[in-house]
Amino acid sequence: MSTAASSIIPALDWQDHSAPYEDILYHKAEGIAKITINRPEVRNAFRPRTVKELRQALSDARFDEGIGVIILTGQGDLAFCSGGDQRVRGDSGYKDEQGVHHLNVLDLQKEIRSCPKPVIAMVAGYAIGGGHVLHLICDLSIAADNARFGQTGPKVGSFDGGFGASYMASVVGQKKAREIWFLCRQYDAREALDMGLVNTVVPLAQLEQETVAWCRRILEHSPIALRMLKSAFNAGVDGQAGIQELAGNATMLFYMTEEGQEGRNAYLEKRKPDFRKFRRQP
Ligand SMILES: CC(C)(COP(=O)(O)OP(=O)(O)OC[C@H]1O[C@@H](n2cnc3c(N)ncnc32)[C@H](O)[C@@H]1OP(=O)(O)O)[C@@H](O)C(=O)NCCC(=O)NCCSC(=O)CCC(=O)c1ccccc1C(=O)O
Repeated sequence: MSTAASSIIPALDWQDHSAPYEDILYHKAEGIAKITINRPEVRNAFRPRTVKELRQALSDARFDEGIGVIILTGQGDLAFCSGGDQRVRGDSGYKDEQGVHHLNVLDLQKEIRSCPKPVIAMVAGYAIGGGHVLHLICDLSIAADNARFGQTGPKVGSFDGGFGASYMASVVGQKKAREIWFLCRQYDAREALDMGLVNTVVPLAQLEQETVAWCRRILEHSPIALRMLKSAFNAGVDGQAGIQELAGNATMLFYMTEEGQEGRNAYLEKRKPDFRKFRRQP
């Protein structure tokens, strides 16, 4: 397992849950899960195994009732993530150990968006290519002052026409999104802040402390309100899938009411449901 020295001051006494993983680190503390891409020798580029493990950890954090907010980050000071590992790029995707070609980062993107808990990108160093898209689709991005952002797709024969294009345009505007993709320039943390790509910029050493402070603030708030807001923000951009997510939350809330439960109880008790006792809200 690779690790890189970091000047980022740890903010919590993290419990280590990394044992089953090879490409990532996974920690939990005080209701916060931290998922770290741990391939600093390639600037935290992802291969299919990395994405598989990220999806497993994200799912664990989602289903852990003790977790209210999730941090996604990269190991070390130099990179959040440099996108797909070009060394294992085959002719139709990224090759796994069995030789199967994947674009499984697209599944991870969808899972971050549909995760009912806030996901925060904690970005030190480069967030480039598919790594830039990963920070983009997180709910919030906290950047260190050494962070650098950009897409490289048209330079390396790739593009993300999904969230990487449409959601980016909704964040930074159509003109800026086209500039980012067409010119493949890099932007420093201040430029990223100015165009609304990140929420705040802090000195590198304070990156985790600031991120944890944002997490703690979020943890004080109503989980259902946060869940509803996340799906409401997604709904406008994500089409039918976004509406499904928002509607799913409405159904969950309905199941939690006496009125919803009357239907289930009547069925199980083999009687007619009595919905007359419930108020008809104006
Ligand atoms: C990130 C850099 C700007 C960092 O530069 P620097 O600090 O000078 O370090 P280097 O010396 O360049 O790199 C150190 C070391 O790491 C290796 N490395 C870095 N990035 C990668 C990578 N992505 N893959 C493989 N290896 C990498 C580098 O070769 C060095 O190793 P040595 O052995 O020492 O030579 C700079 O490194 C850089 O520009 N990297 C490449 C960025 C890039 O082009 N990434 C790929 C973009 S395409 C992509 O991510 C596709 C993603 C995807 O799966 C997808 C699929 C379907 C739809 C959409 C997408 C999507 O785009 O998301």
